[in-house]
Amino acid sequence: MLRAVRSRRTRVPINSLPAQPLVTSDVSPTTPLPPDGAADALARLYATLNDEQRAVVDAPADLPLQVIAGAGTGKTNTLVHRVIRLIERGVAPDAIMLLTFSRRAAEEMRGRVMRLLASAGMPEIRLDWAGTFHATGAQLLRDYAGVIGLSPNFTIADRDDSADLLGLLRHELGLDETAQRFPTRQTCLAIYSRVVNTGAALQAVVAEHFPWCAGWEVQLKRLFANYVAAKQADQVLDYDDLLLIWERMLDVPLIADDLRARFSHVLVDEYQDTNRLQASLLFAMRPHGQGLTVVGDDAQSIYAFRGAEAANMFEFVEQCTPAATVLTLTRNYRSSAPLLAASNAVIHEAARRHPKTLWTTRADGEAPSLVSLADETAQADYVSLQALARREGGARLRDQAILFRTGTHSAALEVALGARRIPFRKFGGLKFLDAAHVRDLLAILRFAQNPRERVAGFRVLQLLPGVGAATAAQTLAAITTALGSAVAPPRGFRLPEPKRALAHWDALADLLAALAQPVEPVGAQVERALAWYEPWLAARFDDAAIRIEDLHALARIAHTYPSRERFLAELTLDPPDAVSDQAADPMLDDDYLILSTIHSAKGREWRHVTLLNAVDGCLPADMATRNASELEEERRLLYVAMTRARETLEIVLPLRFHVHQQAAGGDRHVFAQRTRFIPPKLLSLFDSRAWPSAAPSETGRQALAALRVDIAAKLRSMWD
Ligand SMILES: Nc1ncnc2c1ncn2[C@@H]1O[C@H](COP(=O)(O)OP(=O)(O)OP(=O)(O)O)[C@@H](O)[C@H]1O
Repeated sequence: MLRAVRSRRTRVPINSLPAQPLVTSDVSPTTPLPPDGAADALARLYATLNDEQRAVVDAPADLPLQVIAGAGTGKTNTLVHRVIRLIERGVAPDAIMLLTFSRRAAEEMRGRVMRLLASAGMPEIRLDWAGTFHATGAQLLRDYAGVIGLSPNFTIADRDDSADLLGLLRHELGLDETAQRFPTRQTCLAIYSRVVNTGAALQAVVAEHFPWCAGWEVQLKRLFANYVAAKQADQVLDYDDLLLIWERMLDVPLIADDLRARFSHVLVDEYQDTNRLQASLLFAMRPHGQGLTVVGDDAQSIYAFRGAEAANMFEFVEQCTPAATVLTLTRNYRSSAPLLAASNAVIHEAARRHPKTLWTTRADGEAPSLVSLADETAQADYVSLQALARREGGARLRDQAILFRTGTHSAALEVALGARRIPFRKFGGLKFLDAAHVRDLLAILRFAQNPRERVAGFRVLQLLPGVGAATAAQTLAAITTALGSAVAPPRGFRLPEPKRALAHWDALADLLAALAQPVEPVGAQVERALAWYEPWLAARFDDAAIRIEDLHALARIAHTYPSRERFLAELTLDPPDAVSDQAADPMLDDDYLILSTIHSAKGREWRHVTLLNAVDGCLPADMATRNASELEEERRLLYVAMTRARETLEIVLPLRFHVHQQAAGGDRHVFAQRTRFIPPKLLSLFDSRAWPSAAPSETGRQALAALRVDIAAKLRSMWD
């Protein structure tokens, strides 16, 4: 059986496998039926769903199903109950694959399924196959590594690592010395990734999305060929490989049969943000869409710039045989009626969409406001004062989110918040894992796991005093030679000494040897690496004391993972935005305002939401107005932002923008227009006002002159 092959982790040529389709599951394909009493408890849980949600839960499990789930209509809840229903019907939890957009969503759904089943008295289950596409791909590839000739110790390169490798190869090919400027390594990666994810030809991708790179196609092709070869030699996979190799595995009939037998049901959340490759993977996993459920909202598709295909949502039904059933969720539980009316009106202007109008029984609430003010400085003042006022009114800071189209839009606000000592956390800006010290520590673990990985190796070796790029390169070459064809460093393996004796070398070699085949859990491994790294940290950074806290947080996160492979894969694929993302930590329950890009706000909700810079040029962004489909995506971004609010929504319009790049003290500015996505005919759904409000009227002044208030009596009455 393949499972046996997998667990031995030895390579078996594909043609030596038995000819019969393989059934891998060594667990019973079904779980025991619910014990007495559990059925009643499950029925009570089911009764909390509305009719539309129940229709989704009850739809035939083996037939293709598409759910069009409007914003705030409870798709998480509904998917969770559909999973529970499958388990209740006897499907084994490890035959269910649940694919989500973020690790946070996967964890939430997994946790909810387990908690609800436990509360119904069902035996404890694990939902091991709930994760993002990429994390699930990594998990599968490790399972089948032996079969497909991949080292089970492969490491995953994140986008920065991949760009670094392309940079290295670009240099080796002499492309950085050309008379005309060759595309940067980030652009090269973006081109490569788009080709791989969309299945389009290189020529077409360059012409349509990177026209300034036209003429370089031949060189780019050579660069990409070298990139693929280098990754294979280093046993490194990039994000795209995780999906590509998964797809190629499905071309091998024996593996495809095995995968299809293992996973009888695949459920996909946020289908509107999947790309071509992901859609074709799903149909390869579940041919004709049998046992496939996809949930999404075309109105919230905001990732086309990364190759997502909103068209997947429109084409799903015909791609299935029999054609998929389509069910819609329209009852919104999140927002008050006036907020929903305005959001509905904004999205109704969209060119192409699945028809649906969201409704709510929450008739209360204020209309969203459009607040005009002078400029970004005024905006920063207004927003910080409002946050404080709401806090005075009883709302915690973390019930309030300030959203913006691009990370830089919050710059003035961040300064204003700092000056007023209002704590905030920013999501979608600098990520936790982008921090140099966190990358250093993770590089140690990755290098220990896969000593062929040059990008991680480069980073680690250069931590040692006196080691520069040249010495690091020599050392890495020596390591690769010494490893020969071994897939992992054998027990007792020590890295070869670099030619020149290095101070501190032995301590690093000992650490890597200990981590190469560890006996301790991954949390302890992080602590061991940290003990070695701490002195270098102190030498490298002035603010080492703060950074060390991040690394302790990293160790705490590591303690929650069953293996190092899983820890490294998931953190590389879907890093937490900030340490505070690990909300379980009671040490971190202080109050702070949320600042977030709209993209990072996806799937979340807050009582009070403020949207900054709702003007043309910012939303839609300047760079996204080249064609109709880009503009439509910008409209959906506004819709996503608006539908995050539960109670109040403020949309702020600074009227003047300072022009950047002018001499110090320059006062050139441009006047901005309200975003085109709120045209005059929609204004009646908003409460428009200016800040500061206009000067008081003559009548108001006269009333004030006649007014006499006994403040002293009011103060005394406080103690009556
Ligand atoms: N049947 C229900 N009864 C009461 N509340 C519900 C029900 N279903 C969902 N909710 C609530 O509705 C809110 C929105 O749910 P959820 O976050 O799952 O929405 P969503 O469909 O994922 O939204 P979006 O796509 O906008 O992120 C949550 O606060 C959830 O608790």
